[in-house]
Amino acid sequence: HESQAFFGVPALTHIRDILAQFEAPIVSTLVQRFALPVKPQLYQGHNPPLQAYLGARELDAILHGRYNYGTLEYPFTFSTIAADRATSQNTFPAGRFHQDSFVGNPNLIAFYIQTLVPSMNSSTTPYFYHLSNSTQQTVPDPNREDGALSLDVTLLQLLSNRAHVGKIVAEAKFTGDPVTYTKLIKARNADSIRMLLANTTQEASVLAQADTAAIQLSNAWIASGALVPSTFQDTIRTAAMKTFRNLIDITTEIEVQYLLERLH
Ligand SMILES: O=C(O)C(=O)C[C@]1(C(=O)O)C=C[C@@H](O)C=C1
Repeated sequence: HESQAFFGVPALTHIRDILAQFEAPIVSTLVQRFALPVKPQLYQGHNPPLQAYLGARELDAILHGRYNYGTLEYPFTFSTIAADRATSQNTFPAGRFHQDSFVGNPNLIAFYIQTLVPSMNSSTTPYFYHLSNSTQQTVPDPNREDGALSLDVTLLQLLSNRAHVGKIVAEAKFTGDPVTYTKLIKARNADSIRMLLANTTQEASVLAQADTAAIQLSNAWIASGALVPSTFQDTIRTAAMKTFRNLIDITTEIEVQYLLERLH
């Protein structure tokens, strides 16, 4: 593991621009996914087909270095984290990324399967067309559900990368007030750390931007002739709101956990 690389984090205003870059791709993928039917069996059970599909895709991603140190991408089906430890050679001064052991992906998967998947429509007409009718089977075969599962994976990876940018949000905030944060970290005071991190004005702006993206991108589908139900835009706006509300909460949790391990 290449933790000997030293990564300085950008300023908070720059990181918020980085976070904003995720909104259109996330909502755009949400629109694509919601335009396909849902087969609940792909997401049910102890080891659902989605999990197996993710595992195969992530094995490939590991080989491509997608989860290397400092990428802020973390797999759902493998544990790859070696947490940093301060040494006399590297004391991790404020402003330097410090890898902690927390991954928010279990929270994301739970939200995806328990909240987002049930709000997808099973009677939507699929836009993939197979002469074999393989997209219309009643019993799904994950090998034939590549279209839907592939969008699930893309969406989960975007959500995950966005949430783990929380690690550098936390470092930027730590750098802004090391004395206060150090005191709270030493006291293991997670609640006060969470309160100090929260910025409701910023949250409102993230949610408003996500709603704008939901309106614009669903409009674009309708205006370009997609055969979607008249409820499509409302469905997308509701899904986008739930998604970003949850994403902010998971991002915040990743920030809190990062800080709790910051002095290791
Ligand atoms: O921008 C920040 O200050 C963040 O901590 C990020 C974020 C977000 O997820 O967008 C999370 C928590 C804050 O309450 C506001 C926004």
